Amino acid sequence: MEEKIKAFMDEVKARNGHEPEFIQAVQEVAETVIPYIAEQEIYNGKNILLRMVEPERLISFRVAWVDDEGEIHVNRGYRIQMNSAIGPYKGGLRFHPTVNASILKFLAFEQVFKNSLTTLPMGGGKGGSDFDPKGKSDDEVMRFCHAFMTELCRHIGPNTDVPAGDIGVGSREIGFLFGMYKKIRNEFTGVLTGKGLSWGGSKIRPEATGYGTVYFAQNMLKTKDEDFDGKTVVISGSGNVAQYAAEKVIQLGGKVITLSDSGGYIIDKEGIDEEKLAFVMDLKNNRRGRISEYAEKYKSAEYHKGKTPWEVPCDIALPCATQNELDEKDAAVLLENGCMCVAEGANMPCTAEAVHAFHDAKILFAPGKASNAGGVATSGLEMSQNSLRISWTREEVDERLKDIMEDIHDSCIEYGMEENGFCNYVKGANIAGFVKVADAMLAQGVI
Ligand SMILES: NC(=O)C1=CN([C@@H]2O[C@H](COP(=O)(O)OP(=O)(O)OC[C@H]3O[C@@H](n4cnc5c(N)ncnc54)[C@H](O)[C@@H]3O)[C@@H](O)[C@H]2O)C=CC1
Ligand SMILES: O=C(O)CCC(=O)C(=O)O
Repeated sequence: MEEKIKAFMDEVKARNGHEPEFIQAVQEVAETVIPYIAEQEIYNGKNILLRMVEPERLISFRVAWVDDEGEIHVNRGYRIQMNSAIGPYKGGLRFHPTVNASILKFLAFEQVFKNSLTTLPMGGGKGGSDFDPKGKSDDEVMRFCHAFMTELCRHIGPNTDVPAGDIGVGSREIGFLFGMYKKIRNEFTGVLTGKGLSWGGSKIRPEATGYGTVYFAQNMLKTKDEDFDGKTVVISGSGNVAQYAAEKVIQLGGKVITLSDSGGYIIDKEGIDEEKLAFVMDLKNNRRGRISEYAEKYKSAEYHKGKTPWEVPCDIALPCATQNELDEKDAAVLLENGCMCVAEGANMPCTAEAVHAFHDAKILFAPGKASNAGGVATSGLEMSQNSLRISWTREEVDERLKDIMEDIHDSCIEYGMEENGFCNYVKGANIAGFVKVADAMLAQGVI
């Protein structure tokens, strides 16, 4: 089996050698899915995984825009249309200076499995730009988004490809992108998700990724007769996912003691309550400031510049910032401090070595493609509401989100439970996500 996985990865590396994040994501899937394929007669000789690692379409384009001083800038825009076997391409747009083809291909690849796990009919895609919204005025962001959409609009549509937000793309950016799509195509359709509530958005979509991550962790904890009540929770990030993960943990009686951004982390030993979280939401979503300001405002908090929060003792860790933010050393410290559960709110925040350490220690570990799938699942619910031209209540959407997260948890158990009673959620998520897409690809023939 080792030989088979190595031969497969050699081929992937030969074609994508300069794309480390993409190779990392494929390796993790190959290690769990190739042994499964070998046992299933129907997939033999069909080269399905090799077809899945090649994007159906990779679009790259120039985005030229003018800043407030009249200077012209050029950024690179992308859309990776990875797999459409089970539905239109679906996945977020990331605006961040680190964006490149490797990062977007890893995200698009993960998205295929994640979207399959949601049980909804969505293929996988991802896109974005190396544009940095930090420090830009609202007008500059608007001009960039409009320029980006003048090209992207040729490649997307409500039945073709439906983008959404990710790092650096929130409700402000989705509004500007939607406005330009509508103007150019002269149609009002559900071509993007994460829209404002008065123009086609779904209730609970802003909350969904963070809430969903906590619902997933709740399901995991339940298998050990545990819950969030009274638990100390360490969260990284302070953006969309981190904010709503914190909100849900607080509602469930947990004590959130950290948040972070790319500058460092804050620790508040008294706990971040709803009022303090409201301060963070205003700081990050409206004033677009730094998390260090939290420690200036609240005397109970300390700011640790240039550090990540994994050194803080906790029961549960929720990495909600970015890829590879938690490595082997961080994992060792978390384990030493008695952490019992890690659920990824971000995409691939834990390095492969960190994941192996959690598995070796047999603690509860959820990969992002399972635990953060609530965001895209609720995007799927937004698409349904747009098609039906109706709007569900907050309670209805939240109930559906909870059910979907429970279904994903059940699928992970079905495919990931080992004989010794330990659930390998990585294996479970990869195989469960693979099966649905592979079966659709088999049915559709070699295309
Ligand atoms: N927004 C969504 O619905 C979904 C987001 N995700 C993933 O969740 C993660 C966070 O995304 P959002 O909260 O939406 O983005 P956001 O733009 O709202 O927030 C990103 C957060 O990560 C922090 N961050 C960025 N780079 C960092 C670095 N190098 N070190 C430490 N912190 C850093 C930022 O300061 C910010 O707090 C990403 O991995 C994203 O792909 C996953 C599923 C859905
Ligand atoms: O809501 C969506 O379509 C995409 C969310 C996303 O980008 C993700 O799940 O990583």
